[in-house]
Amino acid sequence: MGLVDQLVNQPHYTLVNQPRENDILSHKELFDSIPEEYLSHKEKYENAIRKTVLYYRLMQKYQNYKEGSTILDETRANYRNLVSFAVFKDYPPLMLHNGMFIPAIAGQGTPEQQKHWLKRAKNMEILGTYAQTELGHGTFIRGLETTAEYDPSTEEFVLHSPTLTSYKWWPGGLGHTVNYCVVMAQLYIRGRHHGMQPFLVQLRDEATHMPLPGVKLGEIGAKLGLSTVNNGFLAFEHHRIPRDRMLMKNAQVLKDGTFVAGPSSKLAYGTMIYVRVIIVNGMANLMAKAATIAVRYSAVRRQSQIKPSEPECQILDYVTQQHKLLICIATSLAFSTCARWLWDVYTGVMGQMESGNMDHLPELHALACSLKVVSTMDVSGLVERCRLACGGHGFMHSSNLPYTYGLATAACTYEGENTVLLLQTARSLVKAWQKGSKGKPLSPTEAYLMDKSPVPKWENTLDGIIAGFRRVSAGKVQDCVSKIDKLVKMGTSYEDAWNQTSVRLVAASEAHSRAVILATFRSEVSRAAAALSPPLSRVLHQLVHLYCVYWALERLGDLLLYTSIAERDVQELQQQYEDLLQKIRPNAVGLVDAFDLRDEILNSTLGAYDGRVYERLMEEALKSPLNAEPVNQSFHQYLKPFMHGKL
Ligand SMILES: CCCCCCCCCCCCCC(=O)SCCNC(=O)CCNC(=O)[C@H](O)C(C)(C)COP(=O)(O)OP(=O)(O)OC[C@H]1O[C@@H](n2cnc3c(N)ncnc32)[C@H](O)[C@@H]1OP(=O)(O)O
Ligand SMILES: Cc1cc2nc3c(=O)[nH]c(=O)nc-3n(C[C@H](O)[C@H](O)[C@H](O)COP(=O)(O)OP(=O)(O)OC[C@H]3O[C@@H](n4cnc5c(N)ncnc54)[C@H](O)[C@@H]3O)c2cc1C
Repeated sequence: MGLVDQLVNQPHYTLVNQPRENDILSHKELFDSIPEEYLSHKEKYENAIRKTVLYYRLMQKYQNYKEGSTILDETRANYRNLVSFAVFKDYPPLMLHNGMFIPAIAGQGTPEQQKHWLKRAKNMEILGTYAQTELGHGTFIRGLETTAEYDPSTEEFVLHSPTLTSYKWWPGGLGHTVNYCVVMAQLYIRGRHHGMQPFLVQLRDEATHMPLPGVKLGEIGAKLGLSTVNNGFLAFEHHRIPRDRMLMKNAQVLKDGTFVAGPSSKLAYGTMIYVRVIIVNGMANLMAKAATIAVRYSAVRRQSQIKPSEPECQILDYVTQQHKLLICIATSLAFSTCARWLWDVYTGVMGQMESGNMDHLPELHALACSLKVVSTMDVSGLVERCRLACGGHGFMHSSNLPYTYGLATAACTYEGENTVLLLQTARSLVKAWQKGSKGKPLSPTEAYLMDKSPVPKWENTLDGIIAGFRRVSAGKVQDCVSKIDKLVKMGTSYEDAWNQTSVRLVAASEAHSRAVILATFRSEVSRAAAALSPPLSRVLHQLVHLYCVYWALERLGDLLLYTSIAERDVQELQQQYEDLLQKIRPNAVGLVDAFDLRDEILNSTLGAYDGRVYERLMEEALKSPLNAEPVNQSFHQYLKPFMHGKL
């Protein structure tokens, strides 16, 4: 059982690094004979579709996730996500089908709609995506321009894209892959606006795959990464759909055009919360992948000598290399632990909402925003650090680190741009501060804000560091509230005061997120450690310790401002950090092995279990189409005449 599985007590899947028969990765047809980086844009897509079909059929066989299975199952999504790394260096064109289309129907559809559409979607008789963002608006969804006007005479909605900026833009798979999608559009009934609502819309003919009349579709073009996701654009020209295609679990439109509002207009945003929660675990997986590649490579690679008399050492023996990489191992565990915890919070709140209790939705929203942001921000930075830590070979696509960076950095933007989401959490923190100041109770993850005890003496312990981060967060929130109040008293509007304070608000929000992550990682590992062997428990605690000390050192300026930390404490922390690097170093390779990622999943010349780095680099180089012939025709056409002065 892998380290992560033990820690979070998840069922174990057959991903261990040994060849197996009869599992999905034993199907050689899933893999490319020519690495996908050598294909053209069109070939990449077509090849991705070839593999997609096979991959999902096999998934159905091995995971049995047809009708009846709970698709909103985080463990299942995690497994799918990991296996897809083996088949697609970028994500698959149907990423959004399971990632958002099915969750949107499950979360927004009535029981009848779910019965009909979920069955078809899970069996993959129809393929879908989630179309919300437009050319002109991604963040400000109240500003979306696509309209859905109800026509009571025919009991239909008329979908329309009135401007160029109203074109849907970005949805994964929309270009040429899906034939249905959930469209978020502004609902109008007899000229009256009823907010943004979800509609299940058929886009293409089920037999010919031609776009339906009134539907304009295409692909948005080449991107930094995710090149096989087939992100697309979509516009409607007065396109009619039946009334029962509005997903009506929350708000409803009756036949005569009566609008029945749901318990909260924010329920239409529910699919985004689900995906933000799922992303945290996705980031832990990406981090585990990059850390495994970089740590294994650093154990194989020898460069320079520490002492002149000695042979060249493994680069992992350089303390600077340990500083770059051991935090990556700890970060993956921190986010997989927090993801599991957040998933439990999510399912708990969803359960309460089913019985009409919406009290904890704001806290869930604030947590999902902040954990999505910090996980994507840290992992994209650390994946890039892993790439740099592999020197020149990390720059090769065959290392799989550039692709992995693309996957991580995309998540800083999608599902809510990171600054914008931090400001959502800040909004919650400022409200909590105002509420708490009036003596009202706060939600569990924000209650520490009201700790009015005097600043205690700094302690260089885990408890001390976590308490310090809470002080930083509370101090920053208080500063923000004071600045906003001051500006408002001077006559500035609240909104302008908010904008003028927003650099601090983002910092306060990040500080709060760090406090939550440190505390959760620490407490969840302590809870799980009781059931683990003493050596495993010890090494996990070392990783928690490393993680907390690393972030304390990273945020020294804040700690100096808001806590009683002194120069001597900082020196001691630095020493603790260096001691931890030394203690963890002998287990570094064992720890990444314990992530349990098979070679196929790593998909990397540098990270394979057998350490044959140089042989694999050469084997991959020989796959370059340029190496198929000793002399390229361009020599005769250009170079030779050029060198002979004839060109
Ligand atoms: C590694 C990957 C793994 C695999 C992943 C799976 C595959 C999937 C891949 C995915 C690929 C990518 C796919 C994609 O990218 S799909 C497109 C995703 N798009 C976005 O995420 C758009 C981001 N924008 C927004 O979410 C909203 O417009 C925001 C939030 C910015 C403002 O909105 P708005 O202007 O309307 O609101 P307000 O600021 O006036 O605030 C008003 C009130 O509402 C509350 N509020 C706001 N939001 C929520 C909420 N959600 N639940 C509950 N409450 C919420 C808020 O706290 C406030 O409360 P109060 O203070 O008044 O009490
Ligand atoms: C790879 C990828 C896949 C995607 N897939 C999908 C999909 O499947 N379906 C879908 O519907 N969408 C999808 N999207 C769109 C994605 O959700 C949006 O790009 C995202 O929500 C950000 O919106 P935006 O692009 O309009 O950025 P903008 O909002 O224009 O952001 C630009 C800048 O403005 C700043 N800004 C904007 N508003 C504020 C504010 N209120 N306060 C402070 N700063 C602000 C931002 O911080 C940022 O720096 C995808 C995007 C990417 C990159």
